[in-house]
Amino acid sequence: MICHDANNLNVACLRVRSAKQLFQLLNDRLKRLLGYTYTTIFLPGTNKTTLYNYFSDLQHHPFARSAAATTSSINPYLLHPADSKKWKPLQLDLLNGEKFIGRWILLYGAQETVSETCLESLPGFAELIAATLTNSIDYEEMLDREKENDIIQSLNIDFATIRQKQDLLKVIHFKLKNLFDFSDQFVAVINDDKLTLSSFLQDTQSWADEHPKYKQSVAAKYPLNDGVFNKVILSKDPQVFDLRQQHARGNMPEYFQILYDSGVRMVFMVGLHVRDRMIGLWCICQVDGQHMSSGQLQLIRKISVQLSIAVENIKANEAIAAKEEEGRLLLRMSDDIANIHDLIKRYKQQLEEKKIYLEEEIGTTHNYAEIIGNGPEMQKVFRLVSKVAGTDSTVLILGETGTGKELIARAIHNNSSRKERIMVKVNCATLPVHLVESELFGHERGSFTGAIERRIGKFELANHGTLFLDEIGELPPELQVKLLRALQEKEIERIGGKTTIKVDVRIIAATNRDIEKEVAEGRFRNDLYYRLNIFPICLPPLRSRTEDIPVLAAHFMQRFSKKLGKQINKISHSKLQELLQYSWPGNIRELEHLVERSILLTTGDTITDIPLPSPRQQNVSQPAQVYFSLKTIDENEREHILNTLIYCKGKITGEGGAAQRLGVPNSTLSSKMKRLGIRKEHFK
Ligand SMILES: Nc1ncnc2c1ncn2[C@@H]1O[C@H](COP(=O)(O)OP(=O)(O)OP(=O)(O)O)[C@@H](O)[C@H]1O
Repeated sequence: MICHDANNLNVACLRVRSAKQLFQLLNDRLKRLLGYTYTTIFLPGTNKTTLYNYFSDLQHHPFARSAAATTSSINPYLLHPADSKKWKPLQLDLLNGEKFIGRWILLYGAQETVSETCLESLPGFAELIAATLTNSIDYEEMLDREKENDIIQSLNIDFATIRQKQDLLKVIHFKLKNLFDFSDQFVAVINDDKLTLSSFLQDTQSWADEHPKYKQSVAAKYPLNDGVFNKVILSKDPQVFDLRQQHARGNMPEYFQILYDSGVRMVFMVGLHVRDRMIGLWCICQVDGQHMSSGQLQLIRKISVQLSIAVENIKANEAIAAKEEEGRLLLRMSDDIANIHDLIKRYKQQLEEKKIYLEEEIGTTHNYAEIIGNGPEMQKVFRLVSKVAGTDSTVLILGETGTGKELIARAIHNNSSRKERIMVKVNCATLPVHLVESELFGHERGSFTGAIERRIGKFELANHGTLFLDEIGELPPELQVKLLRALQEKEIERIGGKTTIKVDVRIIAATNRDIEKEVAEGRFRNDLYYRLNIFPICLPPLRSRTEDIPVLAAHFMQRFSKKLGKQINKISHSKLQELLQYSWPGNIRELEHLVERSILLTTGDTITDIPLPSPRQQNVSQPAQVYFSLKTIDENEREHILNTLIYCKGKITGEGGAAQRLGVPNSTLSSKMKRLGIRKEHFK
């Protein structure tokens, strides 16, 4: 019966192609022939010292319970103590020639007797099962290889495109994790020192990431010769580390301890090589402590080749990115340097401007002591200068050309608290209209055709000093508005500029025009006039202070004789009389030039000839325009009080009122206003 069935069995065995089919055969045909209740086959593990259940999918099988105990040793199978009373095991080694390929276990009930015939036929069946097992393993391996090839091919495509760590993590997570069902993984690379290893890529959902030493372990450098890594490096095959055993031995490296504390039980490590050069390792962790089949380990080895290339590509890409960043940084730095150069150039230019300006100024600076004038008119001017110099008040100097307006402006500046800073002069008459604005407020680069450089204006140049606006009466109307705004706001805006610049400038303005007439005729804004006319100083024409002519002539004679190296110290009486008679349309400047010319012409020590214009010429050169109207003291006083009242917006008494501004008691101002006929409607 057994023989007949054995023949049939031979045919059935030839059809077996998988563990499942073999298990069905053992559980069906053979079970009936040999009378056992349960059966299974254990195969040797990769380390050759353990066995594992070939029918590993049979979870409810009694062998599954005792599998853990069984797989730990290649020794004959032992029943679990709980089962030993119920069952009697028989076991046969399955050999392929001399080679041990597995162990066949048959479980009979403890009370059952196994027949002699059955026992005799067992070795024959074991041979048949061994041959079938070999076939089915070979077939399964073939199928595994095919599957492996498919996997490798698809991974090849994935790995080839990887350039960044997150791409690699995606492939590991979505493909490799499913394939091997691991819980944690990391990639480490060998450092440039070739002696240490550092973490390169960590699992984003690492089991260990909450461990207190995890971060520190990720950042650490590990020596390659620690007994674990060198084992991995020396072998091309994956290395298996059972952390339970390591823990039991108590000599785990710290990284294993961290993994063990976090629940990891098995670690598989494979070296990463690029053309025989070891570049790092890949580590896979399992929390359930399951072994991998030799097929799975081989697959890991194959995948490690692809992984090595991906890691090299990422490193190369990172190096390129770092180089590019370095390049960008250098580019930014060179831009910054160019900007700094530009800035230095601009500062240099500004300094140059200031220097040139100061040099010019030094050349033209006059000493206060050089202001000549003994007559009452000039004494009055000196008193006004002394009063206003120490304040920050705006001063308006009025007077015909050449009467010394600039000289007085300088005297005010030199006697003010701003004397350590410069007084900047702008001649509103000599500049082309389109340049006055830029001259006053400056411009930004490119703000108009020809503005190739940024330039600061005279307002900025005079910051904390004094700005002398000469010939203010010539200022074009559109700029009068801008000037007014600058005076009111105490801030300016460069042409083409986007921001306003605060300036602290004391203003002294001068004009030889009849500014009141200009205002009355609408050529000069009255609001600007009121802003400027806070403290007017009128310089009398030379013809109305003839008492000063001899001293002025003597002063210039002395100055030019010295300058020209001559010993001239007298002016003939007749010539002096001529000077006193002359109308002096060009005022002191004219006298100065005439004396200079005379010194050049004089050979002795006395000036006997001063080339005054002939009476005809005098008529021609006589100014057609009356520069400012001659007024009585009352008229002047009335005008001054009225201006002050307008300035004070009609406020007569109290803080900031006209009486306070004029420095008189309220009652004095009221009686003066009454006497001079000043009524509310005149100033409100
Ligand atoms: N009181 C004075 N004592 C000595 N020199 C004087 C006096 N007043 C004017 N000058 C000289 O006369 C010349 C003209 O003076 P300044 O330039 O100050 O006149 P100005 O009124 O500003 O003329 P303009 O209106 O034409 O600009 C200068 O060389 C100056 O030194």
